[in-house]
Amino acid sequence: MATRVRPGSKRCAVIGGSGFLGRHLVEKLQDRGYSVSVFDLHQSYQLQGVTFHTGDLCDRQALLSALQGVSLVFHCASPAPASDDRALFERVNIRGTQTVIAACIEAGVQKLILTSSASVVFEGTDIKNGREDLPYARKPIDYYTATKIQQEKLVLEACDEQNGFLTAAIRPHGIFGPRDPQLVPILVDTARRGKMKFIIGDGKNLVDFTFVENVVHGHILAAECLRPDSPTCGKPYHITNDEPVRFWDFMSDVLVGLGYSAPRYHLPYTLVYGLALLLWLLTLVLRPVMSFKPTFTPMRVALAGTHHYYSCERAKEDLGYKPVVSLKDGIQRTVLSYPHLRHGA
Ligand SMILES: NC(=O)C1=CN([C@@H]2O[C@H](COP(=O)(O)OP(=O)(O)OC[C@H]3O[C@@H](n4cnc5c(N)ncnc54)[C@H](O)[C@@H]3O)[C@@H](O)[C@H]2O)C=CC1
Ligand SMILES: CC(C)=CCC[C@@H](C)[C@H]1CC[C@H]2C3=C(CC[C@]12C)[C@@]1(C)CCC(=O)C[C@@H]1CC3
Repeated sequence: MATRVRPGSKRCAVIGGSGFLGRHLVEKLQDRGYSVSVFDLHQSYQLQGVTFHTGDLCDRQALLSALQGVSLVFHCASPAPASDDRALFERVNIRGTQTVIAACIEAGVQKLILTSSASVVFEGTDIKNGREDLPYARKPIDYYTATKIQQEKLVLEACDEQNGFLTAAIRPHGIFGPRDPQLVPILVDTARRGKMKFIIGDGKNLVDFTFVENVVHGHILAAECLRPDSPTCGKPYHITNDEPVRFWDFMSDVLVGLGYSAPRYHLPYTLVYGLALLLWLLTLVLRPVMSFKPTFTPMRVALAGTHHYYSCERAKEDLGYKPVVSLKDGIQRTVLSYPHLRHGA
């Protein structure tokens, strides 16, 4: 049954708050005077004043008890894209998000902010300065992205100003920063195995990489601007560093910062994409007898060899968004935060 939550209450919950983005969000919310609860499959750290609830977001009862008295919910939980598990993506990102919405309404939550992804409009071909009115990808690059599309639609369609349940979605792209378990560790692992020597394509493709604190800033602005009759209701927002960079320059800056060599030799995009596709098909065929995870999946090759950068104009206009950390400073802070990943460490 809906408990009436005091309007203006600063009690919020972060679903997925033990993860990379979630933890940065929890820390910033606490700095800004929010009282924060985390709901996640596991507790990965301790922070004074933060309450942890462990559970699966597909479990409505577990969610309900974590959401009592909460007025604002951030939903940034998802299985990792690399898990490549279609049934899991569908269970958590689609059916689990339906459960999150139902539990929020039942618990009297007033605002729900979803962490979506800019990739919901990406089909593996160039996007230059893409705005939010681009159509959802008809052929998403993988199952993860297909379920992020469904998830975003569910959350935005649930926005109900008349009944006081407001929603919005943040679409970040290429999040990086201290404690990121994905981008920098995968890059370093690839370099350590001697596979980061090649540039896919001509190396001139521009991409957005977004420092995690800017993504957090976008989420908090969206939550604070989301009010009845505000333009934010039921809308998605691209949040990036607003500094598109050559994909391979960004990779090189991180690698060189950590003491590895930058990739130098060019390979044609179509050749690498074709090989990655063949390898992926082979993993599908061989799955019943053996399992291996190729480094260069078709999805990663598409992300590495095409332009895909997005306009933040809508976020600037509606939310007053402006990145708080530049790309240069973000890379420097990230590199310094990984002493154990340095060459020779
Ligand atoms: N990392 C990136 O570059 C990008 C990430 N995103 C989105 O940002 C969000 C956060 O991503 P990251 O922090 O990078 O991932 P992460 O893997 O570090 O964090 C995800 C968290 O969700 C939790 N979780 C997963 N399934 C759950 C379940 N069934 N019930 C409860 N908790 C569950 C995990 O335990 C984990 O703590 C995700 O929604 C992701 O799709 C969007 C664009 C880019
Ligand atoms: C070619 C190679 C081995 C590059 C290493 C870096 C990649 C692991 C990252 C480069 C772009 C990243 C990215 C994501 C994951 C990590 C990369 C592929 C996402 C797929 C994460 C989830 C999303 O919602 C979209 C991201 C786009 C960029």
